[in-house]
Amino acid sequence: MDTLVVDHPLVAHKLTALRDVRTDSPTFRRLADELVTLLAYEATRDVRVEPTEITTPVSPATGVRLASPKPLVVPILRAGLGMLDGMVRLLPTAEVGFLGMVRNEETLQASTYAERLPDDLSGRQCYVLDPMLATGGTLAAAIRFLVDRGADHITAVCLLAAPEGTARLEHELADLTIPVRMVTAAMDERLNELGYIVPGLGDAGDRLYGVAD
Ligand SMILES: O=P(O)(O)OC[C@H]1O[C@H](OP(=O)(O)OP(=O)(O)O)[C@H](O)[C@@H]1O
Ligand SMILES: O=c1cc[nH]c(=O)[nH]1
Ligand SMILES: [Mg+2]
Repeated sequence: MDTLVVDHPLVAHKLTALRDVRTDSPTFRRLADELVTLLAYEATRDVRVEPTEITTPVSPATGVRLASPKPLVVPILRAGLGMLDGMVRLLPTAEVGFLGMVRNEETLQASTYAERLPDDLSGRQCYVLDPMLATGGTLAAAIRFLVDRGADHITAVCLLAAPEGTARLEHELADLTIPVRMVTAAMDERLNELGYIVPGLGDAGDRLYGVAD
């Protein structure tokens, strides 16, 4: 897996405000949205394009447009939904599929409770959105799911990643022959005993949408 930690002062500035425990939900949602758009610029660096002929006011010209089949953006519910608008702002013609996954907070095992994706992802570039790469169980299962459907290029976009989760992805996805990338705003220090990223930002879903159950 190819990992990119985006090194940019605006990314660091927005991430710092996002981490702050005093940041309220509306501000957290806006910052997450802005941060994703900055990450999306890097995450889509290898999006497939094809040549197209246009005419400028001055002369004919050859440019590019997004190639077919269109990319598929997959937010992982719930927290990944807070990244969707920021991503499709840069990829407005992308299709969107959904994966609902939740981590059991005692066992830290991820399970899937909803799936709405095309049956056949052959030849598709997929962008998986999940703010937190903690133990890596959720993202490893999501990526495996997309590969089993035929995806041939996968980029995960995460606001934060932990070294433990990144190492797990490297290990569990080592057999894949397709390109897999992970783009994040920061590689944090570690996981704590509860499986939370340190220093992290807390529970991303709760901070976006309010406390669950
Ligand atoms: O790397 P992992 O250890 O698997 O943890 C990361 C997952 O945990 C959080 O989701 P959560 O289960 O809290 O669901 P939510 O988005 O509905 O809050 C987060 O949004 C990731 O999907
Ligand atoms: O730190 C963490 C770990 C998992 N899920 C979160 O929302 N935050
Ligand atoms: Mg959560």
